[in-house]
Amino acid sequence: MSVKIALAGNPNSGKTTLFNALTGSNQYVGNWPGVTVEKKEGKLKGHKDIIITDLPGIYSLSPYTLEEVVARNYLIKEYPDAIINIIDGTNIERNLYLSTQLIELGIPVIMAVNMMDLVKKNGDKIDIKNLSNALGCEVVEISALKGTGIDEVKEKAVAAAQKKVQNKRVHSFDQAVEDAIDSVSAKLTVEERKKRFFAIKLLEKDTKIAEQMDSVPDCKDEIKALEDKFDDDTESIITSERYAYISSIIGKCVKKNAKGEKLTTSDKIDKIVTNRILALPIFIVVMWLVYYIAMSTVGAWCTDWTNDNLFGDGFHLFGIGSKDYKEASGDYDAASNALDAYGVLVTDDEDAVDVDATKAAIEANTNTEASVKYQMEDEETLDTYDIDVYYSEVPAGAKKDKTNAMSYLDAVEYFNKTEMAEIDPADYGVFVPSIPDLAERGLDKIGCADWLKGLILDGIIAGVGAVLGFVPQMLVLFILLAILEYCGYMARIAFIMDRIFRKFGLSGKSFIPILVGVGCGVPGIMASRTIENEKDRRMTVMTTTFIPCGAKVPFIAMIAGAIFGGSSLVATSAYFIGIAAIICSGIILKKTKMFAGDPAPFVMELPPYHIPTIGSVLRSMWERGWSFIKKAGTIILLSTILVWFTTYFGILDGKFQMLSEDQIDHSILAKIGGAICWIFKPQGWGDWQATVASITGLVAKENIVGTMGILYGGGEGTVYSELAKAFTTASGFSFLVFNLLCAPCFAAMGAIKREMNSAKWFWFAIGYQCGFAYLVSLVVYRIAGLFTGACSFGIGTVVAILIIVAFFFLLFRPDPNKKVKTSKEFLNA
Ligand SMILES: Nc1nc2c(ncn2[C@@H]2O[C@H](COP(=O)(O)OP(=O)(O)OP(=O)(O)O)[C@@H](O)[C@H]2O)c(=O)[nH]1
Ligand SMILES: [Mg+2]
Repeated sequence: MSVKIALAGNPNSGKTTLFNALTGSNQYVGNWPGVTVEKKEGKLKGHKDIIITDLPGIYSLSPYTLEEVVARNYLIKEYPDAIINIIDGTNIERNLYLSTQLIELGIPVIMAVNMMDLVKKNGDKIDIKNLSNALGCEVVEISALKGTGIDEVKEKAVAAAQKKVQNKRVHSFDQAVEDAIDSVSAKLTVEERKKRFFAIKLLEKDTKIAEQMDSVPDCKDEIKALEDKFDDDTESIITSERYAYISSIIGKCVKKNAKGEKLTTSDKIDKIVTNRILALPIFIVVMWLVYYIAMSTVGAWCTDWTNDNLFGDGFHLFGIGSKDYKEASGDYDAASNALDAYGVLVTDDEDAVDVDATKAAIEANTNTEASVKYQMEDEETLDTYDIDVYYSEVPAGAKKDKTNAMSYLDAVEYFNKTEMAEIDPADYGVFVPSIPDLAERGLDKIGCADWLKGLILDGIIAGVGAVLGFVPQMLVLFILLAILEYCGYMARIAFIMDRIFRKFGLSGKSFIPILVGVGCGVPGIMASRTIENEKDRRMTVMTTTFIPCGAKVPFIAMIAGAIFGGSSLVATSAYFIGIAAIICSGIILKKTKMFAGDPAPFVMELPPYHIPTIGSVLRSMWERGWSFIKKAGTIILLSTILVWFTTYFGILDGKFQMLSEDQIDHSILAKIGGAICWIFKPQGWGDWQATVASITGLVAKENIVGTMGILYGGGEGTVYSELAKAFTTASGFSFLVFNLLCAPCFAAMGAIKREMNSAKWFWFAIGYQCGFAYLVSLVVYRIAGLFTGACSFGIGTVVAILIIVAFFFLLFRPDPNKKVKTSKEFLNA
């Protein structure tokens, strides 16, 4: 039979760190209390038959919260063969309270005094021998982080577990209490060694313990006798006896450095960092830095590089040759723009330059206008703008971004010299082709069928690649977050923001996910892990993706450009709408039964600051990053295949077949879009193209632009002019609001599913997001349309007004679950 050893101790004392060291596993460690919320088992390194269990941190064996119940139940139900009691050496006095109770359990206890590196640094001294005598158990000094003393604690614990040697009982309560314990013990039917613990718990009137016992003896008389004698209730009597015992131990065993009376470094840092006035500005600067590094600089470089090169056009190894290549392809583009602007460029079916026909056109050309306008298209937003192309010479003062780099005559010369030979990047330096290019070449070589090629290139690589492209950015973000976590600042952020967030029903810890969500919703949702309160966590998971993430920016820009003349107010308003949606949802949801209830007090001890170790930061980054790649990857893979299939297959001429890009309106997706687009009629944009764009947006929000590009691009004008025809300002904004607030992309939905860990909650979250988006976009269209003349007063307007009234009612009604206390009240209580 295997031997079980449990790790028990106060929150943030280093249990998981020791667990990882003992078992070689990779459980999550963080510098704030309450990281571990479930018990975790692992095998002791080198001993297959010894099972170590990491428990959530507890302050005592009288549990209040769910994870404390988990820990206590494990100890009294599973009865491990030994307990390693980890105590934080820098905070012995408080930690010993639990120790005095663990020793009563009747399980061999080995005490590991952790954080000895810090204790020594502070200059404090702990007399291990005395401590061991005073407690009646073996005591070992360790540093779980630095790895000292771990072997010793391991050996002692294994020996104790195998021999099942009981601790000597050295502590006795007041004689009257001991008599009561004896008297209750005598009535108990449990095993001999467990009797003392159960007797004390019964005397303390612990109802949860009584519920777990087969038969509960009557001990009213003992309790009454004690309460009469001490004129206090039994629980307080026993607690104060424990404290007296602990102070006697501390006096004998712990020598604080005289300097210790002064403020510690952590206290000094906190004086500034959590200062009433400075806290917020410091926080903003820190978060701005995190965001700046992860999203705009390092992270964005990495992600852009991955998207543009690895999944885009390939790259030159070490950048050698890339400058020459850029110059050459710049010349090529400028030449073809100039020729096209003067109407002499002729291309064949495959968009390659037809040399002979172009030559003839140049000779026949009579257009010698000094300059002409030429329309360009922005790659990302599909916005169009004009540039000037000059006939003979580009004037010296011409604006670079508004002028073609080559004049018509120069372009003709270029054409005659090169015959417009395509520029091949492989001719410059060492060129590494992109993954799609490589795959395409490989597939061509083996003569792969067209449909399979399409599936692999347009479906799998394009879809999964788009998501994997985010990985570098996320890894950078995870490193920074891990550093903030390990050093202890995260705990302070939650503390600082709690006062503000509590006003609308979210915990201070909800702020971090929202902030992260501006970059990408997936790490944002995952950052909600740091919220221990389950209801707050669920609500945060549900609302975090209301904020415009990086992938939503292109389609917001597209709507702004095509329908609102490029007004920057549109993009700004998207952020405000996102934040407002989070706040309003917070207020409304908190008043429902599902999210109310527990007062969810913000009780958190601020842990001392630590300098994070590189290993632990990298480990945490990799653990989160990898789980994203793995889980989101599977969901994305399936969904991209599905979307690809429904986009490129359909019934044409009575036959089910693969379609080319200009036949997409016969695709299955178009049929589905056509069948359900009535849903969005009230929103004013119920055509199948917009509906389909919203659906493909579920795969990745970047898809919206691409899909609109294909579906609105077929007509006479540009995509922008077609969009301007298809949407009014009211319906355009309604479309924007819907796609901003509705269910996020599949990757983020995958993250929601995982964090919710329940199908019911997952669907509730998705339903809430979509429903909320639907109602808000309806109101936007009906009300805005009334003012702009896009729609007239009618049933829709009445419905919109009813929605607004209901919304304000939900927002401002008194909270029906009045029991909710503020954290202050809770602490005072
Ligand atoms: N300096 C120092 N820091 C340590 C040591 N052991 C753990 N830590 C740090 O203490 C913090 C808490 O460690 P965890 O292992 O997560 O603590 P825990 O007891 O599992 O905490 P909960 O799961 O919240 O109950 C982390 O920042 C660790 O890096 C140590 O020996 N020395
Ligand atoms: Mg832990």
